[in-house]
This record gives sequence, C-alpha cells and structure tokens, in this order.
Amino acid sequence: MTTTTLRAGPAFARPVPAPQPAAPGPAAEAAAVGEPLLQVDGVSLEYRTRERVVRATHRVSFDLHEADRFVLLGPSGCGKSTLLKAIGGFIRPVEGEIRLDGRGVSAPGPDRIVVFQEFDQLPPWKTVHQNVMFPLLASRSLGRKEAAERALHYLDKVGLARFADVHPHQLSGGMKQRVAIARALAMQPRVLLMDEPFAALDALTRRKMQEELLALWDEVRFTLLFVTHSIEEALVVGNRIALLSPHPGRMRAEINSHGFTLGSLGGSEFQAASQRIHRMLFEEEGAGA
Ligand SMILES: Nc1ncnc2c1ncn2[C@@H]1O[C@H](COP(=O)(O)OP(=O)(O)OP(=O)(O)O)[C@@H](O)[C@H]1O
Repeated sequence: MTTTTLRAGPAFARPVPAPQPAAPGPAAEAAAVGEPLLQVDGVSLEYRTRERVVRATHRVSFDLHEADRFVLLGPSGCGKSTLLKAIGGFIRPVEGEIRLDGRGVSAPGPDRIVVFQEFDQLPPWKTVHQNVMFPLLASRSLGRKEAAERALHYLDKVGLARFADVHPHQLSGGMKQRVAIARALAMQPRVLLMDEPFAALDALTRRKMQEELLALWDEVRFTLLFVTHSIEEALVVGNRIALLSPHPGRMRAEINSHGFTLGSLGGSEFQAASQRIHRMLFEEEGAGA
C-alpha cells in the first residue's frame, strides 16, 4: 500500500469489531497453511495482589504474519509491556489465548526473544561475543564452535564485529542495544519482541537505530512485535500498528502503515497520519471500541 492510500480514511484505519468472548477449548492443532504466525485471541491480562486486581488488557485480539513489523502503540499504562510479557510466556491470560504456529503459548521459549529498553541487559563480565553466544549455548541450540560463528555473523549484521572482544561497559547505549538485538536475532526466534528498545537513547541515536533496524529487517526479514508510545516511531518502524486505548488496554483500531519510512518524516502525509493517530488515541476516548 502506498502513502496515497494512507490518505483515505477507511483504508488507513480499520475499526476493531466489538470484542468477542474468549475462544474456548484447547489450543489449535499444528499450524494450518496460511494461518497467522502469532495469534492473540481475546486476551485479558491481570495482575493480582492481595488487595486488588488490576486489569491490564481487556479482550485484545490481533494476528501477526511472517515478516510483519507489528507495532503496539498506546498511552502509558495501557498494557503494552504486559501483552509482550504474555506473548513471551511470562504471564498467563485470564481469558483468551495466545497461539504461536497454532500452538498455545504457556511458557517462555527460544522461539520468542525479548529486547528490552534497559542498557543493563548484557552481563557485564562477558565480552560482546560471549554475550551473543550465551543464549545459544544455554539453550543448547548449538555447539560452541557453531555458536561462536553464528554470534559473529549477527554481530557483523549490526556492525559490531570489531567490538566482539570488548566488554559492555566500553560501549555506548546504542551499541549495547545493537548487541542485544544481535543476541536476540542469533537465536533465530519465530518472533522478535521489542519493548521500547530505543526509548532511553538520545533523539539522534534513536533515529539511527530505527534506520538500522529497518535495514536489518530488509536483510533478514524477521517477524517483529515492537512496543512504543511514540506515534512517529510506530509509523516509521511498523507496517501495521495496533492502537490500544488507555488503561485497561483494548484494541481501538489497526492501521496499515507500511507506506511510511524514515524518509517520510516531516512530510505532510506523515504529519496528517500522526495527527489522525493522536486523535484516535486521545481525543475520541470512549467513542471507540
Ligand atoms: N507488577 C504489577 N503489579 C500490579 N500492576 C501492574 C504491574 N505491572 C504493571 N501493572 C499495571 O498494569 C497496567 C499496564 O501496565 P504496562 O506496564 O503493561 O503498561 P504499558 O502500556 O507498557 O506502559 P508504559 O508505556 O508506561 O511502559 C498499568 O495499570 C500498571 O500499573
């Protein structure tokens, strides 16, 4: 779809139908041909403490297909990180189901790797190379020689092969995030989950990292689920964007955004799209979903 299509309201945003009750029964059998890679199906998530229950998301549904760059966009507290944790297998839905390749997700696994915002996700006593090798060895995915080769391959992809033998404290914030991305991609997950990975970077580095992520995607074509609360970042990084309403998060709309790139920044179509999303997120509160 081109940016021209994005001007047209109905094609730009597809309103989300009324929430359906959670699908009953066991997880589906093996993935059928053409079935989405990841299905989030009527998922409600809660935190339970002794005093109260906090509902983080309410009956959220979306599908991811191979090589999608799918963005979860919504205001602070709408449950984006919680959804990512549930897809990672760290939290179980109280209703609905998450399926990967047609099978219910019930625990963390090497097919779903998360890159976080924090710079301290790399053990400081390991070199960059050892950091990228570590999950490959810990999960027994590869032997030492193959893990070393695969790690170097992905370090090269993020432009850090020269830094293989240094320790994380010798790297800038952006470089540490590149190592975290290389480490995640080296596992060759079915879905790469990124939770505001560039939010702690300065504006210029953040833009550069977005550019590099897109270049990397062009080369590797991984499937990405990316969380952000930046409208601009969502439009640049995603080919599809799910808009979540404020707490508890519900699907407000899904937007097709693959006509935008970093080159679109500042352009009138880009600004119009940003403003429309802003209105959908904040001004039409209560009118949607
Ligand atoms: N461990 C927890 N215990 C209780 N409530 C929690 C916990 N973690 C998150 N919450 C609540 O769940 C809701 C969703 O939080 P979550 O962190 O998923 O939102 P978010 O959209 O990722 O926000 P942000 O953009 O600020 O990171 C919020 O109301 C939050 O206060």
